[in-house]
Amino acid sequence: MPYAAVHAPAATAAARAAGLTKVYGSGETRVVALDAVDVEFGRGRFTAIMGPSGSGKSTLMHCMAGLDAITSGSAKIGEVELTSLGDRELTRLRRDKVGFVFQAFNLLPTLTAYENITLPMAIAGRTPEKAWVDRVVTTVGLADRLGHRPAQLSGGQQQRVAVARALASRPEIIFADEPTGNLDSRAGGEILGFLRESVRSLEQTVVMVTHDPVAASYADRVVFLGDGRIVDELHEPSADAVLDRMRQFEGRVRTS
Ligand SMILES: Nc1ncnc2c1ncn2[C@@H]1O[C@H](COP(=O)(O)OP(=O)(O)OP(=O)(O)O)[C@@H](O)[C@H]1O
Repeated sequence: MPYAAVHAPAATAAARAAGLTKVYGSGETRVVALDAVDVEFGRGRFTAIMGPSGSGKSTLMHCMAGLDAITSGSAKIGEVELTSLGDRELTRLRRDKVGFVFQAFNLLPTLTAYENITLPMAIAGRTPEKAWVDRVVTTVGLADRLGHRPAQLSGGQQQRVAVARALASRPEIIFADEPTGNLDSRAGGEILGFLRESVRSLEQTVVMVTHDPVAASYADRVVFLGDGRIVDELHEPSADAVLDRMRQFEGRVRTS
């Protein structure tokens, strides 16, 4: 294969970090949370980020989503270099190109499910694309709950609203931070199934931070972080393979 074909970055990356370094604090409190991370998140793929507590998972997600400034290196969404943007441009980029799903559902209690789903677009002055929002709502199984307020919905249904809200603007990439952390395993499995389905049938791109090997097994690929570095990855992971790999890291940390 010619050199360029091997080494050129894939044109299909939805987001990409190169030499991404994030340092918090200085002097005695200095922490290198990310240490020259190179990683790509393929378009139309579902990637899980795993690693021990403090390994840099949330920091990586926040830096890639433009929520946290990076210390050095590069972070791109599509072809847009985040470090070249000012605060207002970053806010616009997050609003237009990024969807977020957090552990806490963060829904507004006085609004209906439908109003919550379309709120970010209403704030941005954009008219929801009806056919797309209909597909999203059907994909996450909310068609018959759109008039309900959050208090009238189960935790799993509330998180489905949050997933639909993240998908509604058809973002370039969705970042999910422990999206099933507040749910029982059945509701959690449903949410993961909907995220998987949004990648498969709606061609969305999802990057998810998780501690749970079963959650990670819904992804196409798992990236493992250790001490602020990418230490390994798995493709088409099974929960058992993820668990095995986690045990190997723990063993290595203990014996090193
Ligand atoms: N705002 C901050 N100020 C100082 N240090 C921070 C800050 N945020 C994170 N860190 C440090 O950076 C490192 C990576 O933290 P991060 O939250 O990214 O890890 P994580 O893998 O997401 O952990 P967890 O699984 O516990 O959520 C840790 O050592 C953490 O203490």
